[in-house]
Amino acid sequence: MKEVQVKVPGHSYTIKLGSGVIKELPAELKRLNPSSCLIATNITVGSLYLKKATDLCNGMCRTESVVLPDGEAYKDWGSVSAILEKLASMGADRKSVVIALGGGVVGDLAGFAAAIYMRGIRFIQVPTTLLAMVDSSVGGKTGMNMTAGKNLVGTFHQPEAVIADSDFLRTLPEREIGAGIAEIIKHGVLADKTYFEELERDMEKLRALDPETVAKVVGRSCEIKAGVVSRDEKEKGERAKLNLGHTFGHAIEKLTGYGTWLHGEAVAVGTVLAAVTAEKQGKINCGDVKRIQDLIHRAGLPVRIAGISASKAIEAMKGDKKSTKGVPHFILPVAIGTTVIEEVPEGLIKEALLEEGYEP
Ligand SMILES: NC(=O)c1ccc[n+]([C@@H]2O[C@H](COP(=O)([O-])OP(=O)(O)OC[C@H]3O[C@@H](n4cnc5c(N)ncnc54)[C@H](O)[C@@H]3O)[C@@H](O)[C@H]2O)c1
Ligand SMILES: O=C(O)C(=O)C[C@@H](O)[C@H](O)[C@H](O)COP(=O)(O)O
Ligand SMILES: [Zn+2]
Repeated sequence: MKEVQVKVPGHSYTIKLGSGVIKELPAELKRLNPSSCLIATNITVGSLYLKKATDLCNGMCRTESVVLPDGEAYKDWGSVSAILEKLASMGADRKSVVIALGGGVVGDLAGFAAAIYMRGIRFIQVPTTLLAMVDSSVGGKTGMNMTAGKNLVGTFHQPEAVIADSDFLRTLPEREIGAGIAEIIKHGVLADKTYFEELERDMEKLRALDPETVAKVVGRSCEIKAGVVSRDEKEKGERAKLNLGHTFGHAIEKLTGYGTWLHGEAVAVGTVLAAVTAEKQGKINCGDVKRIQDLIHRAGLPVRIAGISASKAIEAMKGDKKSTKGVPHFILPVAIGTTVIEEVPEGLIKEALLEEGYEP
């Protein structure tokens, strides 16, 4: 088992990673000594792993569950409300603990419900997708989508622990593995050239979920994310770099209907657009842009998608949380391993989109 520490002001927690680490759940509950716990999951993950998780928790405290519908389209108020109603009806109190058992959607929803129930109760992240293990379970961003945009409502609410058992990945569909790899490539591009080179070397092994490669990659991505979050929990500066690829990515998710393109796929396409935009500004050389595109392609991810209009995408990007007075901010790679956060004029974004083959 590997452990990575996340330290934010007034709170510190451990990410436990590796094969079989789900058996750590009772120990974490013993430490937290909850009055009761609620496992929030979805129908897909619940049918695979809810019994196992419930058995592990039941020995420690009264355990109930809430099973949500599956999909990005359900990352909405209806699901948050279902978790809150369940907490209230089971008599959960301020000493109760919510356990998020699932991918990023369940993690964001359960974390958000925990953040607002009785003005905040504790929660544990038990990520079951690659994306959730390397990214969404770490750092305390919780929330839900609105019709107006992705994650427009939410809180920063850090978990008490993250238990990332790689054995869950055995049942994960191939497309979802790719989605997780998109955020992993993002970590290499934004923070660590050597890591990016390792991904270039090991991409096929990662896609095949070679255990040693998975352990190394999940560990390194968690270290990178934990480092950024520990230095800038509330996204006052550096943390925005974790949004590489998301300005356009979130616009794609909104415009195509939540769930049509997976979050990671949209981020992959957004990362390519960010690199191309940086190239147009003379900030990055074309060789590095090609390496980013090639690695994304080798991960089985899209580098651009059809049916997106540049003007609609720009409108959507103006509503991004990083925009000020309607001017989108982009995370631009300036070399592999280094990024800057900048306002990008509308005209330049449009040019980059048109050059990439998007409709006007
Ligand atoms: N909070 C953050 O910091 C953060 C970071 C990145 C992404 N996100 C959010 O995370 C979400 C994407 O998360 P995701 O990619 O995990 O998607 P997801 O939660 O929708 O899970 C993907 C699919 O895999 C299924 N699944 C999950 N675990 C499984 C398993 N072990 N075996 C078989 N099927 C399994 C799910 O039911 C779902 O159908 C987006 O909403 C995104 O905005 C949040
Ligand atoms: O943790 C962060 O910070 C991130 O930006 C990680 C992203 O991968 C993630 O998709 C996050 O939910 C995006 O946050 P948002 O604030 O842009 O909605
Ligand atoms: Zn993301």
